[in-house]
Amino acid sequence: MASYSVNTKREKKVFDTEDDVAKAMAEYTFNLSKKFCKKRGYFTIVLSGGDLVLWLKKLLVPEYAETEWSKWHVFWVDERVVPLDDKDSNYKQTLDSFLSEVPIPTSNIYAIDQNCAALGDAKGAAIVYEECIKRLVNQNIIRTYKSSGFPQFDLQLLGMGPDGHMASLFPGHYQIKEKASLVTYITNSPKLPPKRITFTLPVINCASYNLMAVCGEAQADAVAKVFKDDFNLPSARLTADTQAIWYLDKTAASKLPSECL
Ligand SMILES: O=C1O[C@H](COP(=O)(O)O)[C@@H](O)[C@H](O)[C@H]1O
Repeated sequence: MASYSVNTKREKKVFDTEDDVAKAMAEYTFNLSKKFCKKRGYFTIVLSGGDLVLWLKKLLVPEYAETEWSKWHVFWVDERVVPLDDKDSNYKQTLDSFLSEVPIPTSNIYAIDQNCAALGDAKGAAIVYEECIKRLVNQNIIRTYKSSGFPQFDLQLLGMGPDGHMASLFPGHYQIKEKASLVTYITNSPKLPPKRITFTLPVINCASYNLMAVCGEAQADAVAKVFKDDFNLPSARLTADTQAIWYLDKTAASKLPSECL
């Protein structure tokens, strides 16, 4: 696979409340779904776990009734290697709160391999997920970024932990440096559960649109470090092909240096 290079400027919008962030994220998603469904007949969207799972519910309002759910293809930027019915599964949490409410064909929802998940086989799960992505690239459901061969998703919705991790790329762990694979794994994640699979940084940064949504005081220090370009934090490395935008609530933005406001 060839190397990739994307260097979009980091943008941000600050909202009063978490509810405002969630609503704005839904609007952003709806507009991009409309754009890509019209342009290519598919919308490839990558989800995260964490707080974001509940915010997706804002897409379930009458305003967005025209969403072409049948054209959605849903992926996860990271997943915990636990059985698919475990409360820690990003898939299960998203299914319970959002996916079960919308008519996306089951075959368009790409969960972690259930056998590997049940066995706790993180390496196997990463290999199978990577094969799945490559198959969908061959079927032209996922585009590729220019001539690099890296998959290019239409939109990724991301979150950041208080330590600055995004997906399951944690500060000080070698996975952030992985450049050859599309999907890698970790077995000693500082945030539990310890076994996870995750897209690698090149895949994350090749997406057309990356929306990072962060709310709450616990993340305020990390947000300030990101906007001071502290690249020890994996989230500071987030770019995109077209737009990398941060949606913050006031508390998450409260420690931003004045030059960033
Ligand atoms: O463990 C995870 O954490 C991050 C951040 O979650 P948040 O609750 O702090 O927003 C999440 O993006 C990732 O998908 C998840 O596996």
